[in-house]
Amino acid sequence: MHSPEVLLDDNDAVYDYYLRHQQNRWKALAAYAVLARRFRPRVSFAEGAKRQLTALVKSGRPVIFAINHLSTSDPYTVAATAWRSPLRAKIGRVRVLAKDELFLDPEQRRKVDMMGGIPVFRGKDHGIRAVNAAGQRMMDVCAQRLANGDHLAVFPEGTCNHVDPATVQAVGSGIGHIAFRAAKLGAPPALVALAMSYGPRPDPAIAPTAEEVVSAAFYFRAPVLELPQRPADIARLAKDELQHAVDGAVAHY
Ligand SMILES: CCCCCCCCCCCCCCCC(=O)OC[C@@H](O)COP(=O)(O)O
Repeated sequence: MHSPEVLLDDNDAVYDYYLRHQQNRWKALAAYAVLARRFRPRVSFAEGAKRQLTALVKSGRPVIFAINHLSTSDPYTVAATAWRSPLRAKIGRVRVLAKDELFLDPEQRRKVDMMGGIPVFRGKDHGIRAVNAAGQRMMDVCAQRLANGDHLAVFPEGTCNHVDPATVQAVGSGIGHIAFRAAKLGAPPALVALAMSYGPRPDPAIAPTAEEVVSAAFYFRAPVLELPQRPADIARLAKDELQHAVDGAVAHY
């Protein structure tokens, strides 16, 4: 299928494409493995979470991962963590929401596509009214992909946290709507919060250095198997779970 340019005005064609896009799984596995060697994250789990996550992945049930966002290095360290976790079995079948700007440069787009990116047109980039229709399609596409058995990783803060790496910032309602819509399609997803810590940094507005990003601490919460009904309640739960995960990552750094 011809891949359309990732432009807001053409978002119908864009989401038709990302409803079905499937990267080469072997290439994805190789890339995640390379990142695991380069970044060597230290991965830990809440009590029982590793066993539960392994069982969840095996069960075939769709999973939404809520991840905190500290820097533009995060996608790489998260991918490295996926390799070093029970998620390895799902590499190539995990979609990741990524801002549309990351798809503009063809070279970068090839990488983001290969890692499983799905574009998001953010209100902060295009204006909140301009992105409404595209946002609806994006959430539908995510729900349908979950219903088809993919997992979905979301940075629900929507932007890098330059305020306080130990405190989760505001979480949008999108994650709740996606879970809600997947449940409507007969595929109620589980939720797993995953958080990173790059250690104490004097100024959170200054991105961590390449060295600081190596051997980050990552922490998995146990899966939440039953989500609330309403999107807003799901989003609130995701924020609370993510804060617990951040606490775990900070404690294990
Ligand atoms: C759980 C397993 C998930 C595997 C993760 C695989 C790696 C993903 C590949 C590429 C996708 C990139 C995602 C970036 C997310 C994103 O787009 O966040 C916005 C910020 O950056 C920048 O925000 P800002 O500072 O506000 O411009």
